Amino acid sequence: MNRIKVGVIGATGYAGLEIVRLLLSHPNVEIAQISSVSYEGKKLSEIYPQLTGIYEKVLTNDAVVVEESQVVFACLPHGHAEPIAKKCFDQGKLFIDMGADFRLSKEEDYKQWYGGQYEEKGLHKAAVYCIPELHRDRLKNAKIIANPGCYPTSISLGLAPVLKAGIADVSTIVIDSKSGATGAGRGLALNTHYTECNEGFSPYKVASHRHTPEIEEVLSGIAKQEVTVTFVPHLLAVNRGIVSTMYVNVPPDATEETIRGLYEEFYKNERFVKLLPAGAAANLKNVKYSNYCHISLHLDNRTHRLIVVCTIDNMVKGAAGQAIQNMNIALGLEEAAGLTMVPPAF
Ligand SMILES: NC(=O)C1=CN([C@@H]2O[C@H](COP(=O)(O)OP(=O)(O)OC[C@H]3O[C@@H](n4cnc5c(N)ncnc54)[C@H](OP(=O)(O)O)[C@@H]3O)[C@@H](O)[C@H]2O)C=CC1
Ligand SMILES: CC(=O)N[C@@H](CCC(=O)OP(=O)(O)O)C(=O)O
Repeated sequence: MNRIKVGVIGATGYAGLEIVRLLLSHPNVEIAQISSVSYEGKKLSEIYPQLTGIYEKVLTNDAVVVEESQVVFACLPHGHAEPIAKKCFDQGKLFIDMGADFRLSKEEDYKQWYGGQYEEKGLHKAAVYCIPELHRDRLKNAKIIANPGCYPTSISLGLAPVLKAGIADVSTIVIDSKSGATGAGRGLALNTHYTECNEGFSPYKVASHRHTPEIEEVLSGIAKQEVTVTFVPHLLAVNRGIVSTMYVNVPPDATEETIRGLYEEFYKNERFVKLLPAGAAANLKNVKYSNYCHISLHLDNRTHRLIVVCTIDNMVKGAAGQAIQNMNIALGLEEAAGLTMVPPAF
């Protein structure tokens, strides 16, 4: 069988590099072209020497990537995806955006939280936002896929079963998330400088992070009512991983056993979501370098508050792995193709 030709725009960034790394082990695709603005003409292995002798492809430009690929991943900061999406759409190619340009259905939310506007409104109508475990049916005939944010992925997977069951008091949701430093990308930023974050631990963008409207849109869709949340992210001085801890009130007669039953039922056919046994707590080290998501459930019987802990690798299930999962479904490939790696213990 001919391999599908895939291109990666922005391959020198963390998300782009992770897509390349995963695609190199994918059984059904070949990487046709990769691009960079800053390093065009250089090999990706010159920037990332771990690829030496394994992958020696020369970086080209965006136009060549689009021209020679059937599927295009854009791994750029937000605000850059529309023109590339348009070219791909007009040529009938599958476009997958790693950034936020197609994630929010309401343009006013995008304006408010990202400070831009939708120039190509038709493209936004055609775009499909997809966390596969929650929205996979949307991918039938999709030509533009908005890959979800890393925090919203961990939070939505953690809360979906209890919201769908209608037993959560949606006015009480508090979310406390921690992300490894790769979440901030490769660009230089003071807060991810080694001496600034090592040995430290602090929240940032408290109740003002731009993932808030995305989280609320996904949760409202599942709960079938408007959900607002308090969301506080923290920077954790590790390379990879997200731990999201969600607090939500449930009725006094709800038991941990009943709630566990809801989660088991909801995720019974999902390969990548694992519900941990009673008493265990999810730990980011157990999902690193993999597409798995671990969920642990804890009911505080004194306060009738359900506490859900959800961990993912921000670079894999929170970015590149989920994008490949979405691509696989959209192309009719095996959903887990290229994503079956087992998490290492350390
Ligand atoms: N890191 C993560 O955990 C996640 C990231 N994402 C999203 O993926 C996208 C890429 O993120 P990430 O890889 O982390 O970011 P990086 O900063 O690591 O990489 C972005 C890359 O885009 C390229 N680029 C092209 N044009 C510009 C420009 N005008 N300004 C800056 N960079 C430009 C740069 O490469 P060059 O100069 O070589 O072209 C750069 O390396 C973002 O939209 C991000 O929000 C989504 C989920 C998780
Ligand atoms: C630690 C850290 O800085 N994390 C990033 C996560 C955002 C991200 O990665 O981008 P997406 O919106 O595409 O998911 C942040 O808080 O901005």
